[in-house]
This record gives sequence, C-alpha cells and structure tokens, in this order.
Amino acid sequence: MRRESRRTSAGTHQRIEADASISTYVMSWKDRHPPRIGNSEFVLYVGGTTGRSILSRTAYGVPGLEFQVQLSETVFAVGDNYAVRMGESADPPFETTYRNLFSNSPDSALQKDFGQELVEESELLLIDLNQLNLGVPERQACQKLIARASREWGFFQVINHGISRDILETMRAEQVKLLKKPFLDKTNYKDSNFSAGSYRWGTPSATCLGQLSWSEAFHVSLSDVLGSGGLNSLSSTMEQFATTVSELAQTLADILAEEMGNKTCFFKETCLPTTCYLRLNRYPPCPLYPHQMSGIIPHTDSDFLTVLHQDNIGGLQLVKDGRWIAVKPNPQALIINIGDLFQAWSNNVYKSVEHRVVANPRKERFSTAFFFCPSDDTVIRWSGVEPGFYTSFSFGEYREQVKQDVDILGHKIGLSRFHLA
Ligand SMILES: O=C(O)CCC(=O)C(=O)O
Ligand SMILES: [Fe+2]
Repeated sequence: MRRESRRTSAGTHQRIEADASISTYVMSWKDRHPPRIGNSEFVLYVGGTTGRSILSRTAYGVPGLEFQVQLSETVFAVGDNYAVRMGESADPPFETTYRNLFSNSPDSALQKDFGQELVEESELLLIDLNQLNLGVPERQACQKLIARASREWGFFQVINHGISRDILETMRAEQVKLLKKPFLDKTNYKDSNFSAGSYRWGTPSATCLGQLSWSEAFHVSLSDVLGSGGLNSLSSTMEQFATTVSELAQTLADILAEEMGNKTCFFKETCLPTTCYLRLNRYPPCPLYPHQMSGIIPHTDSDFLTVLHQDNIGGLQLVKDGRWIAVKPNPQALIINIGDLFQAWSNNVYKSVEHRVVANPRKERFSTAFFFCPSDDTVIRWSGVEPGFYTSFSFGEYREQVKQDVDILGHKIGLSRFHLA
C-alpha cells in the first residue's frame, strides 16, 4: 500500500495500516532507520476525501490503537516527526491482511513451489489467422496447426485475429482507469453493469503463501454488460471488446471440433456472448519474495477456451512436459489457451494446461482474459466411440464444484473431480 509521507527528521518511521476489515486503521511503528525514537503520541486526523481542509474529527493515539473510519474518508496521522497520508492508494492491503501468512512462513515456503531452477523463456507458437482467408490448402494447414498446438501445448498465440488495435487499446485504457482507482473506491464500486462481488483481490481462503494470488480483478459476467446499451464508456467498451473477441473464440472452437472430425453447431448454440465472462486483471508490484510470489497461483481455466490480451511486462508461465516455461510477451498477438471444458468435451485430445503468473517485484502488470463459456445448463459430454474419461456434467455443476473446492480446500481440484474410475 502506497503511503505519502513527509519526513521532518531522521529516526522513526510511522505508518498506519488498513486492517482486513478495511474500516479499521491500526496504528503501528516500523523500524526502518534505527535507532528508533520512542513511542511518542501522535494525532490522527480523519477527513473527507479532499483531506485536511474538511477535517471532521481528530483523535490522539499510540501505536496499537484501532480507529474506525468511513470507507470514503481520508486519514492523516501526524506524529512527533512524521505525517502520513492514507486512503488513496490503488493497491489492496495485501501485506496487512495476509500478515499472518507472511510471518508464519519460513523463507523456504515458496521455494518449494517455485523451485530453484531457472525457468526457461519461450515464444509460444505464433499462428497467422489470415491464412484462414486464403486458399483451401492454406486454410487446412492453419487449422491443423491450431489443433496441434492445442493437443501438444494447450496454448498458442495468434496474429491477424480480427480484433482491431483500436479496440484493444481502448479496452486497456478503460481497464487501467478502473483498476487505478483508489482501493476503497474499487471495493465500493457501484456500476449497474457489475453484480456484487465482481471486484476480487488476493485469496480470501488462503492458508499459506503458496495459495495467495498477489493480484486484483474485476470478474464480470457478460450477461450483465451486453444489451445494457453501453451505459458508460467502460461498459460500451467492454461490449465492443466482448462481441468481437467472442467471434474469434467461436471460430477457433469450430475449427478445433472440425479437426476432430466433428463439424458441429454445438458452440454456436451453447456459447453466446452473454454466457461468457471477462476478467480485468491488475498485478501490483510485489517487492516481497521477489520472483517467488504468485500474481495468480497455478490453475487451469474452467471454460472451453480463453483469449488473453497481456501487456509487455511478462510473468505468465505454463507447464510443458512437467516443467514451467515463461511466455515471452508479444504485443501484437493474443494468447489462446484451452480450458477444462474443451479437454472433457474432446476426451483429453485438447489439453487444459496449468498456468500461473509470477508477480513482478517492481512493475505493475495488466491483462484481459475473455472466457468462452456455455450457459450453466449446458451438458459437457464426450460423444465419440472410444470410452470416455469423464462423467458428463453441466457447466453449472462444474462451476459449483470449483467454488466449493476453493472455499473449503483453498484451491481448485478441477477435472479430476469428474474422472471416471
Ligand atoms: O494474466 C495472465 O497472463 C493470465 C491470467 C489468467 O490466467 C486468468 O485470468 O485466468
Ligand atoms: Fe487462467
């Protein structure tokens, strides 16, 4: 959490920490520049969002004091030597909320997950979708490439994908504007297009550092956004983005089905723009445990396929042949990855591969993920002649199982829940 501090003499560093309940600020001291100067009293000023000029109340405190404030209020604390201003940082209070996880974890706790080995960087297979519009041989070769990448990697990237640079840039600008709002504004965000709970950060159920995702996101059901007539620039941008990206996802899904010898209307009938989801991700810098903290912990996506637009910071990694590989960012390309539903529907032909994001110690990162999903009542089943690996299940059942596992166990189990013995 960023703090603006005015330093008037060397020695003590004073700060106010936002507690998990957010409406409570806890006074504390931190030794940054020993020797420490004693526990002097300080004055806490609480005001409206414009600060000192409209101060509404003051209090006298010592470290350890808990002080209730309104979410919209700005807090200043003035100690004998310092003034600290709070309440306007965009970053969620990771350090304070998860302080028990940090203090209980031995330094080696994350090394188990991240290992000591150097993660190799690789460029994902790059497919030029313009090939689909040329002659029959070019189209067939391109389709085969898409299917091969989905079988062998579960991941590839595409250029000439039909989403204009203008749409991508406008979407990103709206996303940055939204996610750079002060944290307290995001937790309170009221938009008639977003249902409650669409703003998420950290991992509420985490019981160890390996389960903590150092990121925040607006996870939006497109049924809330589409057809609302674009009430503001954010929703009209999301509408435009989602409509074009869902056409791309539809094209790719149809190709993957066709390459299995199953030309089908299934995706056209079950995956509508309104049944899909959009996730606007922001990864604040994480100076703790450099290169070992997850921005998003290892997971597979619970959809048919995902279209991802990332910036040029990097951090996305995926598993290939049992090893983590870092994806080299390509600003021209969109990343496509296969999700759990396609793996089940194709009876393991296409792979839903585990991936994660490694938090960057200094730079923030943004990505936009479009999840190509069917309606909740759509049943996912293998319809080929070979024995199936999974029981059939509806997408609604699948989502419910994932939610339960995350709530109870702290992590998703995924497809193996539906594996036939
Ligand atoms: O930010 C990224 O690169 C990946 C995001 C992701 O995996 C997700 O939102 O499911
Ligand atoms: Fe993902």
